[in-house]
Amino acid sequence: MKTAVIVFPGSNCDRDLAVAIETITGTAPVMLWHGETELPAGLGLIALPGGFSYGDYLRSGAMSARSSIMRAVVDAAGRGVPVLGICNGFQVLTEAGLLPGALMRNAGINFVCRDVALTVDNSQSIFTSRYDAGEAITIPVAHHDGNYFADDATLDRIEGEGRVAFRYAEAVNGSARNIAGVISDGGNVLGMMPHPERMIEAAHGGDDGRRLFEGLLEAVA
Ligand SMILES: NC(=O)CC[C@H](N)C(=O)O
Repeated sequence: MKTAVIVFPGSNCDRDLAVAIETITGTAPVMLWHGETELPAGLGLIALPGGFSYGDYLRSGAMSARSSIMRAVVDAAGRGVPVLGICNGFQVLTEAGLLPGALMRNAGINFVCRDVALTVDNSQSIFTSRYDAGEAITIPVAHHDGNYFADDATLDRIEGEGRVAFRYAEAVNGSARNIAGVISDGGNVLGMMPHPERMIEAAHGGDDGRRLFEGLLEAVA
């Protein structure tokens, strides 16, 4: 599968994500700087990594969402190309309007960096087909702006449409309805605060993140 990882100034999970993608898909992703204007043809995945792009100035992800490569990402997403945003990548996707809602400062103000228990809400998506609905998994988080917010009508709609991919099984950051990951209305864009690329092999303490990439590989093939 041909993949691309977008690198913004201040991304710091881009290499981890590239290693996870290469380990699982067998092919190294193309690393694309944010100032590029075009994506390679035939991508099976565009991945937006975690980090502190533009130092989280203004709002986390807000400045990256306006970078030139994001115009191409929004266009590709509209054509159905799978897009995965992890942590700061999720923040960029909400700021770019590809996903509903916003990521606010954690309710407890603190930066939270630890493994968290999640439940898989929807196992029907291209990202979650290798999990069982309701399955309990563990994936780490590391953020200060992970407090997912959307108005009640939006929350009701995304829940009703099966667009909540993952929920925190415990209170982590104050997120509305404990939402940890959201899928777009087209089904091809996923944003999530937990880091699946940090949980793909025993040395990470578990491999619950691995099936996300495996499921996607299968779906795209
Ligand atoms: N690991 C990350 O991507 C951090 C995301 C973000 N900048 C925050 O702390 O909220």
